[in-house]
Amino acid sequence: MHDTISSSQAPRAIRALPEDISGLAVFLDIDGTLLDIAPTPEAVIVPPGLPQALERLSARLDGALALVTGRSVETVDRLLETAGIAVCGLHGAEQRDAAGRITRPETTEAFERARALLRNRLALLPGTLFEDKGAAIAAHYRLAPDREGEVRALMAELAREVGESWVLQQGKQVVELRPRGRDKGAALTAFMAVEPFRTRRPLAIGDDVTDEAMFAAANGLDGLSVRVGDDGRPSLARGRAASPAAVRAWIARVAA
Ligand SMILES: O=P(O)(O)OC[C@H]1O[C@H](O[C@H]2O[C@H](CO)[C@@H](O)[C@H](O)[C@H]2O)[C@H](O)[C@@H](O)[C@@H]1O
Ligand SMILES: [Mg+2]
Repeated sequence: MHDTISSSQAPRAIRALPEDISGLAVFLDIDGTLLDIAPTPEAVIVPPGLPQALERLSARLDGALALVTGRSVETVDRLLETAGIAVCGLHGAEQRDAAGRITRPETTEAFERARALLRNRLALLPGTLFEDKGAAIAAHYRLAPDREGEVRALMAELAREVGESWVLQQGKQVVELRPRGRDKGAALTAFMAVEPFRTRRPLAIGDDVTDEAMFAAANGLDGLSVRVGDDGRPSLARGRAASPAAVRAWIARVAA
């Protein structure tokens, strides 16, 4: 049976991040998990040494490390320079395996119209921000929280126009249109079906609504799931980590 989220349901076991990572396959979200949340997507700070620590963690896990994010694979490569690590982008829709093979969803004319429309409409809403991620588009309102209603209404309108192949994704002061059909849970499950992940136990670490699918998938494979931060929202994650800084400190410890 699949896990479901209920505010009255406590996680089955509260655990911290495990100090023994032998036999684990690790799935890491990026924004709010590896990196601190910043005012804009481009303003994130990658602490010195983090890419090298991720490479060491991957080596410790015999390659069974994947970054599973809402960002595009291209952006992850630019930010983290971790070409040797498997990446799944656009909340599960876009993938680059550790061998460098990239799978990208195609767009449609309707989606291209929506992209142009969103770019133009957000330019008229001061403080909002358009993010172009290829087969996904995002409308940010972190710098203009009073625009949330307008942004949500606009994205709902675009979702109707692009049709069934895209779905709305809520996030931290962002609304996105991402390809339907593959979420972060499906991404984790696909990784776990192949080497070097296959014989290991998954550990999913994330902070946001989009990570719940990954937590459910990890839990369903008798794995571990850890939620970073706590905004009071119910979560399927069975463990907690205080902050991205705590996650980075854990990586530095277990990868040493
Ligand atoms: O799945 P993730 O790796 O957590 O990515 C989720 C989204 O993260 C980014 O937006 C969020 O982080 C920004 C930088 O801290 C912040 O300014 C924004 O308000 C957050 O929503 C990213 O821009 C999105 O594309 C990702 O989907
Ligand atoms: Mg996140």
